[in-house]
Amino acid sequence: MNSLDKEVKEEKMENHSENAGFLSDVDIIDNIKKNKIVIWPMEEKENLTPVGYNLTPTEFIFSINNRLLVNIYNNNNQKYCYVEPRDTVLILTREAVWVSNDIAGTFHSKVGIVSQGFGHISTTLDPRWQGPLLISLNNPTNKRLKFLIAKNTESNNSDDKFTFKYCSFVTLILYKLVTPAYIKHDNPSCRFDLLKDIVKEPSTSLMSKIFFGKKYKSHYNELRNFIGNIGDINFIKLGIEEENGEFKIEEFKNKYDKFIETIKFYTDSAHAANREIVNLKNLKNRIKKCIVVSLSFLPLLAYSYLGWKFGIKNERPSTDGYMMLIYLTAVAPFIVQAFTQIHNSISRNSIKEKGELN
Ligand SMILES: Nc1ccn([C@H]2C[C@H](O)[C@@H](COP(=O)(O)OP(=O)(O)OP(=O)(O)O)O2)c(=O)n1
Repeated sequence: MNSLDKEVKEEKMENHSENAGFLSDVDIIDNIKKNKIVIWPMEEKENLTPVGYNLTPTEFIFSINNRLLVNIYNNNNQKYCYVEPRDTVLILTREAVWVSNDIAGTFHSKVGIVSQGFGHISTTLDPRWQGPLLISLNNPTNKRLKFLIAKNTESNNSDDKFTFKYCSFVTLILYKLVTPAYIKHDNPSCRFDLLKDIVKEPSTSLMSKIFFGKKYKSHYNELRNFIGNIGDINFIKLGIEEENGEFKIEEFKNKYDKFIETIKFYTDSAHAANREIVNLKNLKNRIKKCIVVSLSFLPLLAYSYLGWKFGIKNERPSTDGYMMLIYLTAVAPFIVQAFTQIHNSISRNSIKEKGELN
């Protein structure tokens, strides 16, 4: 008999089959009252749905392709960012969630998000999970997509003309299990275990190493440290222990009350390190562009020189010289096309990186 069978037999675990299944809004509230679920902060009116709870983003939005936090824009009463074509971003949620060992969940896309072109979300929430979530969202299209973080809405309250509302982007569906789970998950809150590995310095070209090697490295280290620091904060790293089978809900809420403030503090610093990296990348692209433009003048100079040497300069131009010019004229479109390709690819990179900065 394995340990799972033994435990189930020994403890004669209560069978929940009658109540097992999808939790409706009513069931979620009921389970919150019974101390089986905590969603914190909870905005019942805005985010509780008939079959789940909508989660909202923090400004900690990390691009996998660039290995940088994405730039956050704040105008027209909106706070938003862009997800570049074929990039995936990891978004930390504002809400911290705790569920007991007989509740599990799944994360699903919102139609409003996927119909803009974003890819589907489909991951799981283990029983006994505690903490915010790190949701990945990808852009499989070939155009950059706007991701709305929050917006100002007109308030009914006359003292406060506008209220700031976070825009939800993923739905958490909760389920009551037939039998409480036995196996304990081993994942730390916020999944900083995964993030630390992702924020590695990307491989750089020889030119970058020569011109920017140290600076580039130090900014990436700075960014990695910020992310490491958030993950190392004890209050995030250490979960709240149960006492006599009871989860300390007030302690959990107090802990995560401070969480958004802490994230904001570190995220602002990380954004500053981020901007330094993007500035360096843009400078690198400008240098590359200058080199390509200078190089593209070389064939033109060679062509003019040959024309002058074998043609204009001679009273009796040589047939070889003419042949060479005809040959060069024939291959010229291919040379132009090759340079245009290189030029376009560099321009594309710099436009993309400019986008992160503006
Ligand atoms: N988008 C998601 C989905 C889940 N989780 C949290 C809640 C889950 O309980 C926990 C584990 O999720 P996984 O499915 O990734 O767990 P595994 O242990 O199977 O995989 P791994 O640890 O290798 O990632 O991570 C999260 O932060 N963000």
